[in-house]
Amino acid sequence: MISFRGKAHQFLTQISFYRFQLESKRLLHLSNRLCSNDASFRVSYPTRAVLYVPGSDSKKLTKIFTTNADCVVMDCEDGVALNKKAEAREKIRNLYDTDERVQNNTEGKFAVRINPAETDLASEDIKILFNPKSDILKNNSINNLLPKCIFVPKTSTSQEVKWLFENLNNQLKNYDDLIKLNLFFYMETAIGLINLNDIIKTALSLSKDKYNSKFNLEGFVFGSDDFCADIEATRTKDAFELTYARQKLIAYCKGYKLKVIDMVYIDFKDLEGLRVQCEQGSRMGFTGKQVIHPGQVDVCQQAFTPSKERIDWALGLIEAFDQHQKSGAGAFTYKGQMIDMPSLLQAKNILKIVEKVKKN
Ligand SMILES: CC(=O)SCCNC(=O)CCNC(=O)[C@H](O)C(C)(C)COP(=O)(O)OP(=O)(O)OC[C@H]1O[C@@H](n2cnc3c(N)ncnc32)[C@H](O)[C@@H]1OP(=O)(O)O
Ligand SMILES: O=CC(=O)O
Ligand SMILES: [Mg+2]
Repeated sequence: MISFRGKAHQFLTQISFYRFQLESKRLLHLSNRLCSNDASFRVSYPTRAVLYVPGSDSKKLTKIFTTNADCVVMDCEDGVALNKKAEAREKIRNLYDTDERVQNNTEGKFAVRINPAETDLASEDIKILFNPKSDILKNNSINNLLPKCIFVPKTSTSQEVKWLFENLNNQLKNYDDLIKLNLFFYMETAIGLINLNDIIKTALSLSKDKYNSKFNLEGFVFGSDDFCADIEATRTKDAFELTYARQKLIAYCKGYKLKVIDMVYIDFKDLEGLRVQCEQGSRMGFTGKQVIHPGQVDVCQQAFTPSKERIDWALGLIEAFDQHQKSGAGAFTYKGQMIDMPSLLQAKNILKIVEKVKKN
């Protein structure tokens, strides 16, 4: 039996919930208005949880349709044994040839990871994965039958970028109507970290000037495990040995407006440890994280989605900023803190993520 005090409390909670909903709607409308004219508010698809599925494993491949990971990477590289590489390529190719769910996805949900550029394995990957069967091609658009996004591991020099673009371009030269191929490179060697700026600039300029924007550099992935092996570090739970590499990669990617995907958490049964590392990565500025098991997806997505409190904070701040600008104040106090233009930009970043997630 609920007491009068209890009922009154319930009633007040209900009222404040409705008030919150109304307030949120009003503020969301305001933020849409504020952000819709903003050129920096470009929103692409989300990459909070990027799930690897070994391309040679038929059973796991069936799971790509049941996971709600933002991006599924069908792997031909390190998740596949050397004697199963051919099988992996064939199985992935078969999905693009036959499955409408894979064919109809327009952005990067179903991606592939090829082997490192300048290797025979990568040449073979490109040859098979980007070669739809001719009888299927007769009745289908080429854009439905090719991977829309590829992940390119161990990218250490700009020479590898040139090799990759040349190979892809050769393979695709007969398809004039090809729209665009999104690319993620991996930073996972010490030399790759040293050459990062050169790699990014080469990829951006080659794509634009030589290949007519056919290839779109979407972002980078931090291959922490290979990186640890390369610098001869020992992996620790709090990943302090990777701090410099993670921060450098974030700064370069954000400098060029690219996505940046954080390290794998290989202890896949430890969801609490995963949560801590996801939240750390999210606070550092990563766009998302690699996951290796479907059980990791929810924790990861939650950490890379702004909480209700953060969204409220951002919406309220944007409204307050708008009002203070009109009254001529560039700096003001909001919830006890000094707010000026950088805080507005941070608030808009939060809404950008919300927009991306809504697009999914
Ligand atoms: C450093 C890097 O390069 S990371 C990228 C390369 N590595 C990988 O791709 C590894 C991907 N992950 C895996 O292969 C697996 O998750 C493993 C080997 C770690 C563990 O696999 P399992 O022992 O099968 O795990 P578990 O028994 O908990 O799996 C539960 C279910 O999820 C499925 N599953 C597990 N991992 C995956 C996955 N990555 N993708 C799709 N389904 C999966 C299993 O097939 C199983 O299905 P079932 O319930 O129908 O039998
Ligand atoms: O490819 C991923 C890694 O951690 O290495
Ligand atoms: Mg790796």
